Amino acid sequence: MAKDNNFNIQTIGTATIPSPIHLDQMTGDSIYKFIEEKDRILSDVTLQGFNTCLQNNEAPVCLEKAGPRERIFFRPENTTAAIVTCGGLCPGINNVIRSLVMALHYFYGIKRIIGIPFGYEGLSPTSNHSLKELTPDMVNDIHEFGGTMLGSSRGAQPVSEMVDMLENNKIDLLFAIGGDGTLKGANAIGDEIEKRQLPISVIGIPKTIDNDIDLIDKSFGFETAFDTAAPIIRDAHNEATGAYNGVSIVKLMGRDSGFIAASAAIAMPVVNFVLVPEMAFDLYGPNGFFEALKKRLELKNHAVIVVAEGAGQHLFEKEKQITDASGNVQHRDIGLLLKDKIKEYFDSQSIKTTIKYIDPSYIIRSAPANASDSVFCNRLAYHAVHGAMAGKTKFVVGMVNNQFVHLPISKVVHQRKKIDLAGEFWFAALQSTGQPFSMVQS
Ligand SMILES: Nc1ncnc2c1ncn2[C@@H]1O[C@H](COP(=O)(O)OP(=O)(O)O)[C@@H](O)[C@H]1O
Ligand SMILES: O=P(O)(O)OC[C@H]1O[C@](O)(COP(=O)(O)O)[C@@H](O)[C@@H]1O
Ligand SMILES: [Mg+2]
Repeated sequence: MAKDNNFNIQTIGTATIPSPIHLDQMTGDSIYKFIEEKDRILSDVTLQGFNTCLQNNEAPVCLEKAGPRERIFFRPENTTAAIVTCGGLCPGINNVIRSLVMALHYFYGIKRIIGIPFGYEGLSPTSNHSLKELTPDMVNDIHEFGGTMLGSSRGAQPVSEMVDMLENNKIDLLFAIGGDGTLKGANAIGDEIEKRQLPISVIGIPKTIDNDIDLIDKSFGFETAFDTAAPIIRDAHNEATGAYNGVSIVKLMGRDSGFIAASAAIAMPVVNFVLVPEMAFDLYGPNGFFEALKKRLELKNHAVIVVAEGAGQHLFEKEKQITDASGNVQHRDIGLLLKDKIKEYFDSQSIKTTIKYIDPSYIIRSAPANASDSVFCNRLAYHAVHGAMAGKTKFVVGMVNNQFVHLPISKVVHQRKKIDLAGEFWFAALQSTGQPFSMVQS
């Protein structure tokens, strides 16, 4: 099948209204310029990628640059915006809500901003949640706190009912802050809006500590997640060194992608093993994990293991899969399994060990955003507002090659982003931990 290289963003209509933001197109006046439709970012910045395009006589994939447009589609005085936050918590959600409200209110003069309570559930006419009118005063301090001031939820709602709700409440812009599930939901809402030919824009802001949204450099909250994990790993190392053959196991979130675990391991080089969902490994045998752990204990008498929640699921007896309300697989506790099996293995060889199992998962997820993520969240929110006001729809704002761009939602939900075991990032994790390259399943 031919590769779909069309990354153009859909619009609700032609943008004809002059932007209320005072920028210009004059060169040399040291003032930021409006973004024009011809401003594009290359998706693949490698020379090889460029040469392949030349050889195949194809245009390289170019992404629309995010930022304020000179002409906008929505007339601010008649526009209502709504914000919804769905899925698992993630550091920085409140920063995004705050900056959306501030940008809508102060940059564009939008006075009616509605907070949808408890995720897509709040868009269901059968829920008892009431919509919240958001003002700058209400959101002024929320960036200080983790979680989401609007509440979140998992679980499906009928798309047509959600669009009825948007229509009935005269909502023109819907900002959906969430992960792959939320973005799929936003796209479905966008499709229904299109079917009804309504002038409503749907904008996604990718949120997930798992960093599993495809094509973008990173999702917000992910950096804070491994930043918060770092001191916990430091303490786990103290526990490990505090006993002869001390073994500390730290389990971090990461349902299908091990980015948090691997990043935390590289950030804290005291980690000796990092186990991620992308890597199936054996426990026993010459290339198995236990042989490598035994060598490590013989050498240093302590070890720190960081394991992602989705790692090693093949080690459990096959059972019926349990899913959450959104259909996400709920994994079995790999940390507990490792703790039990490590003890059993070393006991059987009369080798004394002291094993500590630490699971800080929810603490990491509900922390407030660190400074780096706060910067990122605010910039994402500003760009989301600019793109929305220009009448663009069914797009996400994200960073690609260190530049803020618009991407069609359909492109980023196509598949989940995973660690490339042959890539430099994973190689860095192997170099940092010193674990054998050959620990993959035989
Ligand atoms: N394919 C889909 N179509 C429509 N809505 C979806 C889809 N997948 C998930 N959702 C909805 O998106 C919301 C959040 O999804 P979930 O997977 O729980 O979190 P996240 O967005 O963080 O991945 C839920 O209300 C869920 O029902
Ligand atoms: O206990 P919960 O709320 O269902 O969440 C657990 C899951 O949520 C996450 O923290 C984030 O997942 P989403 O981004 O899909 O919301 C996963 O790492 C974890 O598997
Ligand atoms: Mg998800």
